Amino acid sequence: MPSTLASQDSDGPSDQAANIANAKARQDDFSYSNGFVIGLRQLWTMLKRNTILQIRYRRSTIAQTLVGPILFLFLLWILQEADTNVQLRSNYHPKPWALPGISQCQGRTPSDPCINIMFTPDTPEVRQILTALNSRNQQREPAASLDFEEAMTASDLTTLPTTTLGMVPVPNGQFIYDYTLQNPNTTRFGIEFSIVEGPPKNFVYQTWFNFTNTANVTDPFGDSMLSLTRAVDEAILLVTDSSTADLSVSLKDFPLVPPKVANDMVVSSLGPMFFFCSMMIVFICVLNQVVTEKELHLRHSMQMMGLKTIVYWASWWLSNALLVFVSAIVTVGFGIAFDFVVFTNSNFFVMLITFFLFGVSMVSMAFWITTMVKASRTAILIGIFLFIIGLLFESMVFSNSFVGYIWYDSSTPSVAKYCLMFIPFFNFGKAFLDMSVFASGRFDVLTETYIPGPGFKWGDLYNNIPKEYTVPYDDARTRYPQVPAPIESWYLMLMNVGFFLILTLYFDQVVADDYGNRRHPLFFLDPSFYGLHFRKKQSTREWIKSQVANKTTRDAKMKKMTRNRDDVPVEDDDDEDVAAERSLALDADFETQARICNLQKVFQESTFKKSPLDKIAVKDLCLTLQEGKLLALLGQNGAGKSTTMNMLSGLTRSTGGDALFYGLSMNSEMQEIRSMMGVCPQHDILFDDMTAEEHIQLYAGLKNVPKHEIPKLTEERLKAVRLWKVKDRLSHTYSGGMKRRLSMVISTLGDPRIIFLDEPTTGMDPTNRRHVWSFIEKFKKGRIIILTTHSMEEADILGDRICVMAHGRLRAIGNSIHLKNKFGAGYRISMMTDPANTELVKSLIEAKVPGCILKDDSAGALLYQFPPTSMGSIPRLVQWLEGVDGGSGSARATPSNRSEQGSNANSGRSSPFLGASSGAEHISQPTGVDAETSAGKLVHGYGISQTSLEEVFLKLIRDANPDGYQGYEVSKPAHDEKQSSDSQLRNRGTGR
Ligand SMILES: Nc1ncnc2c1ncn2[C@@H]1O[C@H](COP(=O)(O)OP(=O)(O)OP(=O)(O)O)[C@@H](O)[C@H]1O
Repeated sequence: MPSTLASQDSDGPSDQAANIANAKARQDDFSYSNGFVIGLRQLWTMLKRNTILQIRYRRSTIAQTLVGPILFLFLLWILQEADTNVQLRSNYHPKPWALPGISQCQGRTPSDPCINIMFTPDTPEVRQILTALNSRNQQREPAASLDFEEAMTASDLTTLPTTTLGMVPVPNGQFIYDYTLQNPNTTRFGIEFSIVEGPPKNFVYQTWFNFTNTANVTDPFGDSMLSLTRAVDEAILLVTDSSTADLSVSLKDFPLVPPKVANDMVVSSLGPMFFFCSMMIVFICVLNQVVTEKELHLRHSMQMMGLKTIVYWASWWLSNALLVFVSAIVTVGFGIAFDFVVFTNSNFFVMLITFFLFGVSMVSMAFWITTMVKASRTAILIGIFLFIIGLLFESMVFSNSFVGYIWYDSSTPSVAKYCLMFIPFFNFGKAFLDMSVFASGRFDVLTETYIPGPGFKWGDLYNNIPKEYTVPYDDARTRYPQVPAPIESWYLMLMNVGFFLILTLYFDQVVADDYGNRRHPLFFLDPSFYGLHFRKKQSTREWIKSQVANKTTRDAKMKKMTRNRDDVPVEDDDDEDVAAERSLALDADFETQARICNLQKVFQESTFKKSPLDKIAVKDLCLTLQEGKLLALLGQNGAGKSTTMNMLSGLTRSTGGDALFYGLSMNSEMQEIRSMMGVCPQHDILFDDMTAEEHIQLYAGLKNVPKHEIPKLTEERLKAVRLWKVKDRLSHTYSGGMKRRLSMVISTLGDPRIIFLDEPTTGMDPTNRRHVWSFIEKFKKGRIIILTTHSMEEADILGDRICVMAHGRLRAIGNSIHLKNKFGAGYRISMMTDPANTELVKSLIEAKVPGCILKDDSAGALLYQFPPTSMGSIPRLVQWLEGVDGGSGSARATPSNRSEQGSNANSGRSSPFLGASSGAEHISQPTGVDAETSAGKLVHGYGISQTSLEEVFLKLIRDANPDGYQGYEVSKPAHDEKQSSDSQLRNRGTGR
């Protein structure tokens, strides 16, 4: 694989091909050869992650799948039971006064067959009494014969009489109870005799009447009950000797029929509302989960590591669909367990699918809402608001079937119907209503009775709802068109799923994210969105040309905008190194693996209007980047480092310019670049409830690292940053430094070729920092690494090239030595002498090193600064200091202690001072040095240090802020440390 773009930069035939081949080869290194396969791998990885999180957030998962459904079913059951007790007295026996004529049997309708009298026991004596009763009771039932019928058996309990029956012997009183319970309104009277032989012979009997609905009305059965008992009494007296007989009678109601035998009123009418509430738990959890992930930038982090947008949504959708499925099973299962007729009398799978479709349509709607919300609190508030609205809607619309079906009234405006189609809970309410009218039954206005439903079978999905089920009044039925078949509610819920998912994907692109990224509203018309690139790929030369042309246009526009305005700052000219770097970046013949050209980011104050005073975070940045070379970006807070990193990593869109990585354009081929990229963002983006090992597995999966390599990779990387021992601990238990190390390691997964490290060692202790440094140092081979830091030591040690940014512009570039030499103040020497010799020493030093500046003179402690111009004299001075006995306490700088001093001294890389002092040819021999003026006599000790990178940095920042130095807090402690080391030296020397 070519390591440079040398051959590509000619406009020759190999130009573009080599570029692409290079990029392709890079991608193939990571097995990113097939987008679809990668997508599937990512989906699997994300599903595993979601499952881990759902297990860790078990309270929310249990609430969604178990507690919610069971709680609301239980509440329904309580209401149902309460309602049963109320309903017991009123509903289930007929109200005969509402009928055209009272039937002889008080049957279901006047013409329905029924049983006139049930009696027990079937003995000759009882039959004798009843025969007498019949003979004396003819006038009550002129139309019916009260003949004895065939005895009923227990198996007859469940059957309705098919013909009108006279007097039916039954096995016992319990039979009368059970039969009338199972078959309400089929029996007029029951009589149970219990004859105790005398004397006196005791005739005890109990009569059963249908006494329901007698509370507040004139009881039409009171008379017949009295006439029956009188007739029975007379019949007994007829068949026995009245002087030796005792009669006692007790009266009883037929058993009160529990409403569920006929109807499930509460569940039918309140079901849509309660199941909506249960589903809202899922809805609000989804809102919270997805928005929190966005708010904490977890999603961005995964996207920067190559996660595809479609995979992200698909994984959440599938995970939630699974939860919804479990929730649907629990709902239907417990609905059956609670013995709700709508559940027990409907096809199990119809119920299950209906609840599942309702759940996934609500989840899809929640997804759509998450695309418009940035804060999880707002998301929850929106969820609660929708909850209240939905609750009101469901309670109003589905409180009874008539209102529920009113939407099919021809007088309901079509627009209302079409709007309702897009509300998942309306479609669910309709489906549930359809099932309950079939399963539970309906109220018949004519007879004022509830008619049990036939049950909801699979086939009923396809049939239109019978009109008598939907509208109780005949006249209204004519106004209603046919109510659609229940299956239509399924179709509508499926449509809702598709509709909201499409909206989700669309809004996700066009609504600006936290970084201000958004696509054009018509982005889907651009073929490149679908990965189709019809335009010829530009060669590097063409690409550079277009960048230059764009900048010219941009500058012209800016000039026009700022004409006649003196409040717009005028930019300084580039430093010569910066200018040279710009030329290199714009030179197509220069070989490099990556280049940044005229990169710009403007944060607009107003979304709609550009202003010359908009915040320019990065301005016309030009850089070249090479493999194996780490570029350290330095800059004060707000200099534009993170914005630069964010643009290069695709987190933020640039507002001008572009970057080319291995021939791939940052603006148009970011997805491909991401496959070769690793990012350690400024703030740790970790899943609180995942362990270090799970993080590595997640990101390695997203990066398509071969499965078998992941365990070894995990061990190796976690050991390298000393996290192996805590690999099983959840990340929220880590210290700041541990989190940083984990973030760092994540950025190196998938063997990335380009790595962005944004302040990777912030918050780490010195030992771990050094571990991370050596890890980066080893890892940078063959990779492009850009690192931002506020640690000068870090930049000095790691940076092969160091850039200093201020106000979004590049101010200086070069290696550490170059910058120190160019911008540094030279060297400092501190020495100790007797106060009496101070003046002599001063004159000697000033003679040896012309131009040196005395910075401090107190009690024999001298501090001199030698500007870069006096570099040549320093060896002579050192010779003088070293040529004689340096005296006790000599504090010579050595490579080792210099490197330990960090930014306070040379880094130990290749100090020009050391080079000079070790090269004999540069050292002038001391001349005219006599014993009186030898350093051994005069100087007790000395220390020497080169200008630190920090001083260079401070100088550059000061220069970039001519109106006043803007505080740079990080520098302070290091500076103080330096001063204290100088004073320590003085103290040692003087013994004070
Ligand atoms: N989303 C934004 N909207 C408006 N201005 C922004 C936005 N993000 C950054 N800026 C501004 O852009 C400038 C550069 O910010 P950036 O975060 O890149 O600085 P930095 O060099 O990374 O600082 P630090 O060292 O503090 O991380 C700052 O003035 C900042 O206020």
